[in-house]
Amino acid sequence: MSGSVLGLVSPVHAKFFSAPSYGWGRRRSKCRIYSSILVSATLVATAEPSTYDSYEEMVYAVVLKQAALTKRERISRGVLDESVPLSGDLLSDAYERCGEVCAEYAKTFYLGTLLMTPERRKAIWAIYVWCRRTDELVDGPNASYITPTALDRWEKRLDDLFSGRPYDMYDAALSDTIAKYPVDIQPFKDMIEGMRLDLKKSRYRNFDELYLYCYYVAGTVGLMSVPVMGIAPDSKASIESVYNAALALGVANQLTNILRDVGEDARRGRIYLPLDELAQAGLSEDDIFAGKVTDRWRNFMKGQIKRARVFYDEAERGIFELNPASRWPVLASSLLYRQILDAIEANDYNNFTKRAYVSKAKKLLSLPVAYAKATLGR
Ligand SMILES: CC(C)=CCC/C(C)=C/CC/C(C)=C/CC/C(C)=C/[C@@H]1[C@@H](COP(=O)(O)OP(=O)(O)O)[C@]1(C)CC/C=C(\C)CC/C=C(\C)CCC=C(C)C
Ligand SMILES: [Mn+2]
Repeated sequence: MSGSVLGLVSPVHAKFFSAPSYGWGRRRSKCRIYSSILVSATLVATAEPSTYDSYEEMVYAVVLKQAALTKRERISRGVLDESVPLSGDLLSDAYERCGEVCAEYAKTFYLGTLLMTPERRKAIWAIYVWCRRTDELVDGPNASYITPTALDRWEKRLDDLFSGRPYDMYDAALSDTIAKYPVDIQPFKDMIEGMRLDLKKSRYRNFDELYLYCYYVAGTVGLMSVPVMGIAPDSKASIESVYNAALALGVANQLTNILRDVGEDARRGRIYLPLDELAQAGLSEDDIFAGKVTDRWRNFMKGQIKRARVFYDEAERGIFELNPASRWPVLASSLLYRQILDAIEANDYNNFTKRAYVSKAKKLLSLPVAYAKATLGR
């Protein structure tokens, strides 16, 4: 099975690229040779796309690299050349502030983190804040002033915090986290690359291009989180497959986010949908800007929602390979976020003018459901 949780080096998301109605079929014949290039896998941010048949293959090379790092427990994040300057109460305050930011900006994720062990929760908060600040550079109030040079400066700051030279208290919390957990710098760099892409690109010709974007801005979060969540010591799954599941959860979340925000993005002149699939469904860019819910649109949306659910299913299999203490929170946040897809259906696919919304009651109900699923197994 492609992307099997127990698989060794298997093609990753083949099935996500294949859905009969839109001709998403793809072959990733090169995936098998990746085992031999584990150590020298090119980084996505600097990869030469022509080396690969698709962006999906390129992303998979990063998954393999991250997995190999975990396996060898030697993390290529640079040597800490100074100790993290904050300690004791100041460090506790820094983490607490990170928690407050997470609670303010992302109630769903915050809820998930409350189910984690205190140490892991703090680390995830620090990662969350860095991701949120990175996203705010291109999505926040000052977005129109952000240039590639500003992103270069943000990346330099990232290098510094990974070397134990944080600029502020949020960075200091992350410096502490990366000193405690084997978190690699590459997914962080790739997220910045995603922001660079967002500055210059507002159309995606096919799903492969969209997949790369989803990896950059959300799949990376999965790769950053696994070292903190931890893999169950008795897991029989390959490390690659667990990272692959984490990547799938990020991609699933981002696809959901995109499907929820079609109207909002169109009003900013952006279309995060595969243009070739739109055309095959008989839809044009103008149809997106017109924002009319037609049968063509409903059919197109059904295919997109189906694909997002396949990514969630793939992710959920990997959740059972995480440390038992991490399963419930991750499963809870997965169940919570995937309900946005149900809400889009309940809105009769009107994601142009109606925001898909999950009620508080439904969100709360997901917690015991996730708990039961996490403790009883699949
Ligand atoms: C418990 C848990 C899920 C922890 C992860 C928390 C974390 C570090 C989140 C960071 C999210 C973030 C700020 C990313 C920056 C880019 C971005 C905004 C991406 C979108 C998130 C949704 O946020 P929102 O709805 O607020 O978006 P708007 O900008 O407002 O439109 C994303 C859709 C990405 C979210 C991706 C994840 C949370 C990845 C989850 C994967 C794991 C935790 C790995 C789990 C492990 C296995 C094996 C499955
Ligand atoms: Mn955003």
